[in-house]
Amino acid sequence: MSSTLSDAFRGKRLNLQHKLLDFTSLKELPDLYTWTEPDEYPAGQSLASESVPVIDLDGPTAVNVNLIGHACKTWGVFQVINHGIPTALLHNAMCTSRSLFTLPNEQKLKVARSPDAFEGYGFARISSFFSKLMWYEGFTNVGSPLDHFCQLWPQDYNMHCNVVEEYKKEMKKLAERLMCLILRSLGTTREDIKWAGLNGDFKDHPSPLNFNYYPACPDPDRAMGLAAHTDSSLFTILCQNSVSGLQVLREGTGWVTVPPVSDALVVNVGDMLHILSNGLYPSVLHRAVATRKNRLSIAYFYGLPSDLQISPLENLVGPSQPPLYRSISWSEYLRMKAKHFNKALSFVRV
Ligand SMILES: O=C(O)CCC(=O)C(=O)O
Ligand SMILES: [Fe+2]
Repeated sequence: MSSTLSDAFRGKRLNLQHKLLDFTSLKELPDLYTWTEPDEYPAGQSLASESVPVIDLDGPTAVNVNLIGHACKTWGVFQVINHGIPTALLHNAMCTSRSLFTLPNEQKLKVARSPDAFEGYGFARISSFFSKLMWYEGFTNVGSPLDHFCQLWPQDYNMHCNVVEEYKKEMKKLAERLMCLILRSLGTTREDIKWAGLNGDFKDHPSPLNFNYYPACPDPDRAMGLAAHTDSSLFTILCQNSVSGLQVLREGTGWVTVPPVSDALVVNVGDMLHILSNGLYPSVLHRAVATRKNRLSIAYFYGLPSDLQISPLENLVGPSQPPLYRSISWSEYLRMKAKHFNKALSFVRV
């Protein structure tokens, strides 16, 4: 599958030299990292009553179906607590991530993402759409991390592989549980969408993992961690450390911070759920601002079997509500995203 994802991104070359900054030695921002354009959207004054919903997955299912449906419709993002993923595993995954990004540059560059590849270490994958660079380092994994990890940690690769494999296994279980709740909130049953592979019958159900690192920045107001984008997944499950930086765009308010909540995971709606829900659950524009402290996050993109055609759910369309999006496979959509970035959804609109 990683080759299919790479194929989807082929042609969108990062037209940049692969010259990574040693962020730790910098006292001020180099010009290439200075974002001076005024932001298109205001910074929102987030009122207490206006904060991103936190949903307790131990709560009654019927209540959670409503809460999740409402959060997807109105926010495009929510946080979950009591999600069943052991705290120790979240901690270990963060330790692996920290260990990766604090390796010497020459070590990390052994697994540098080549210009047209999907996996590996380097700039933000969305960098090619911007003239400035982000205060960011990332590592993307699809499939087994073994090859890359052997190069990164010739001695300790086994331990880190086990952590990442276990993390992906647990994330998949949580994603399937959330998917069932989301589908119920849309009035659809598991039976209606056998294709979703919720019973594990699809082997090709790729869900890439992004390790994100935002090094402490000397001038965060003029830098950008990760520029505004929507995710191409059905939804994304994000684990963030205790440093705040993630913001979502809320209509009528502006950028609202998604504060780190101890042991909580952030879930945000991606473009494929947007299509599946016929626009009822819009994919949310989000970004990560730069900060004075080191910030880490791990994003699990819950994907779809790459060649499976999906279209708005049958129960959501009818004579009074025609389908707003044509049928499309994830791999085709990823190719469109690689070309049109945040405008890709408008090219799928009928
Ligand atoms: O680091 C974050 O908070 C956001 C990361 C993100 O949006 C992504 O990996 O797609
Ligand atoms: Fe994202």
